[in-house]
Amino acid sequence: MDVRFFEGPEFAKGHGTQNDFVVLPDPDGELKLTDAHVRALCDRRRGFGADGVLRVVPTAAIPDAPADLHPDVWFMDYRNADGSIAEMCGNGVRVFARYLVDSGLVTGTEFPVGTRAGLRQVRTHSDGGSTVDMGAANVFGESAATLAGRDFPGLAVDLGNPHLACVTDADLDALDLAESPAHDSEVFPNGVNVEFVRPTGPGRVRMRVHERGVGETRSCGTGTVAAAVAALRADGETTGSRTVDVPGGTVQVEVTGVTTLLTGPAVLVGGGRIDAGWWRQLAGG
Ligand SMILES: N[C@@H](CCC[C@H](N)C(=O)O)C(=O)O
Repeated sequence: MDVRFFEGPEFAKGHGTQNDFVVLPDPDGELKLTDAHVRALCDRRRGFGADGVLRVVPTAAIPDAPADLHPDVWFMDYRNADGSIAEMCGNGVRVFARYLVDSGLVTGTEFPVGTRAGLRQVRTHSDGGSTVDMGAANVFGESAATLAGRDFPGLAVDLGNPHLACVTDADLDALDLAESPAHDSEVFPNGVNVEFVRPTGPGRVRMRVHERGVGETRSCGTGTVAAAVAALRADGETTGSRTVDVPGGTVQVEVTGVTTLLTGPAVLVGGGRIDAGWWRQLAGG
C-alpha cells in the first residue's frame, strides 16, 4: 500500500468523558501550529473533529509558560476548537497524561504536567484514568448567565480558566445550548465557560456546559470542579465531594480546604500521521 500521506506531523485522538482532543506530540518544540491548523483539525467535517488540541511540548519551548515551571516538564499547550488558547483543561490533562504514559514519555504513575495555569500533579490509575490535583478553586463572586430570556444566578469560579457555575432546578434537557449564554463581561472580561448544574441526589449532580471557544461539549473537567464547588456552597458547605454526571460520562470531584481533585477516565482511540500537503496548505491560509 502506498502510504505517502503519512508524512506530516504525528497525532493521536482521545477523549475524557467524551470531551475530545487531537494530541500533537512536538518533543522538539518545532511544530508551527496556527489557528487555522487548530480550527481545521477540530472541524468535524473537514478535519478529525475535536473540542480542542493538546500539543505535547517541553515547557522550555513555551515562551508564555509560568516562570516557576521546570523547562523539562511536559507542557500541555491547549487550544480550543476556535483556535483560542486557554489556561487549563481538566479533561485534556488526563488525556495528555495518558498519552505521556502510553508513548513512554514518562515513567511511573505520578508526575507533573505543565499548563498555563501552573503545574498540575497527576496520579494515573490502572484503568487508564487518573486523578489530577487541579489546584484551589478561587470563588471570585456571583453573577448570572442569561439563556433564552431566563436568568441563571451562579458562582464565578477561577480554576486557571473562568467559570460561571449555575445551580438550578431547571430541566437541563430542555436548555438550548446551541445558543451561547449571555454573561456579564465586566465580571468575565476574557469570556467564560458556563455550567448548568442540577442536584440529583445526595452527593450527586448533573451538569451541562457551554465552553468558551468551543460551544456545548459533552464534558468539561474544570467545569465539573466549578460545578462541585457551586453545588457544595448551595448545600452550605465549602469542602466535600460530588459525583458529576455529564452527557459524556461521570467524574468525581473532591474539594478540600486547600485544593481540588478531579478523577475520571481518559481514552486514546488511535493515531497516525497528518497528511503533509494538507498541513502545508493550512499553514498558508
Ligand atoms: N474542556 C476543558 C476546558 C477547556 C478550556 C475552556 N474551553 C476555556 O476556554 O477555558 C476542561 O475539560 O476543563
